[in-house]
Amino acid sequence: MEWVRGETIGHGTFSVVSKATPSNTSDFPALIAVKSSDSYGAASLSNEKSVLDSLGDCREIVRCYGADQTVENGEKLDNLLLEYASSGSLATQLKKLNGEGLPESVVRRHTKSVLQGLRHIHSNGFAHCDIKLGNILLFGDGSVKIADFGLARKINGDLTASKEGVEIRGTPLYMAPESVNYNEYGTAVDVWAFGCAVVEMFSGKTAWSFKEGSNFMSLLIRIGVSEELPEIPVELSEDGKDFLSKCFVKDHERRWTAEMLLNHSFVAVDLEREDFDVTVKGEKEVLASPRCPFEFSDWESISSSDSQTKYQPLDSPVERFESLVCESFPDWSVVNWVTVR
Ligand SMILES: Nc1ncnc2c1ncn2[C@@H]1O[C@H](COP(=O)(O)OP(=O)(O)OP(=O)(O)O)[C@@H](O)[C@H]1O
Repeated sequence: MEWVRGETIGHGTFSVVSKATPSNTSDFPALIAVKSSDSYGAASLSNEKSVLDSLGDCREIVRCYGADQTVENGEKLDNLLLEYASSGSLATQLKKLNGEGLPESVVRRHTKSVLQGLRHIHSNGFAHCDIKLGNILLFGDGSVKIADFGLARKINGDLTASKEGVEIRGTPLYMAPESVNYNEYGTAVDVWAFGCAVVEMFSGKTAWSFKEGSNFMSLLIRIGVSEELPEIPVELSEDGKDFLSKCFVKDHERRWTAEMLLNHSFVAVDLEREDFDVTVKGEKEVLASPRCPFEFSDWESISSSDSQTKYQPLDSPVERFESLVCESFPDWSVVNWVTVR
């Protein structure tokens, strides 16, 4: 496909996303999104393309029209040509609400759509491994689709555990206990992460509350070792609370699957597509400054397996935590601080 690059609409860890206009609009929409990366992000982009190809068409998954390479300003770029989401991601949408969440009726509708997408991904033998609001795209008609398959992986049975020691795949605030403790990344991690995303959608706040100055290790301990669970908003209906309690089961074998959740009364009803045009509270768009490194919107997703460093396998959570501790004091002001592995 021939296309012309337009304005930039998003930035990821290794990529830039721009609008683009295809030259031949009889076969393609008038506007598409092009996700481009230099050699550092090429592997992630190529993984994304092959996963999207394997998944085929699904209404709740962003469409891929192909891939190509260009040389722009003397730099070689790999490009992924994607369906364009005119309203950006749910994370962008939520930022506009100035700390408030979406109405429960909208949350239910989005929840059902994402679950349908997850069911498709899981039944095709993949785990997304990076479900978060920034990777759920919102379209002009109010529908949502799952995007960003850069960290997705093929699964063997229900779980795959990395044998390469400590691995951080995805965004720490959404990490499931089995990933923190045992490097396990199966379909159940998407359900846990999606529960965290549903909490955020409804409350406008992260599912794990944290105090200013709290650190990465304490979050991992809360997720992996303590009995604590992500906070379920008290204002949510009883149906919603029960739904989330099925996502937040520490033992991944007892956690509900996407298929099971689709039969939960929170979503197993006819949800009409109305009130999707969510009112922005306040005249202007207000983008809150990050309060600390756990501020969800700026957390980047990364796979520690991209690292050159290889670790010895670690058997227990205690050993894993010890291996993450270092003598030097971390500089939390660095945006991609989660690359500490
Ligand atoms: N198809 C699309 N249509 C519209 N906006 C998009 C599209 N794809 C991505 N974006 C925007 O670009 C941002 C970055 O895209 P994406 O998450 O795919 O990049 P990434 O490098 O994989 O990011 P991450 O660091 O979160 O893994 C998204 O949060 C979204 O705002």
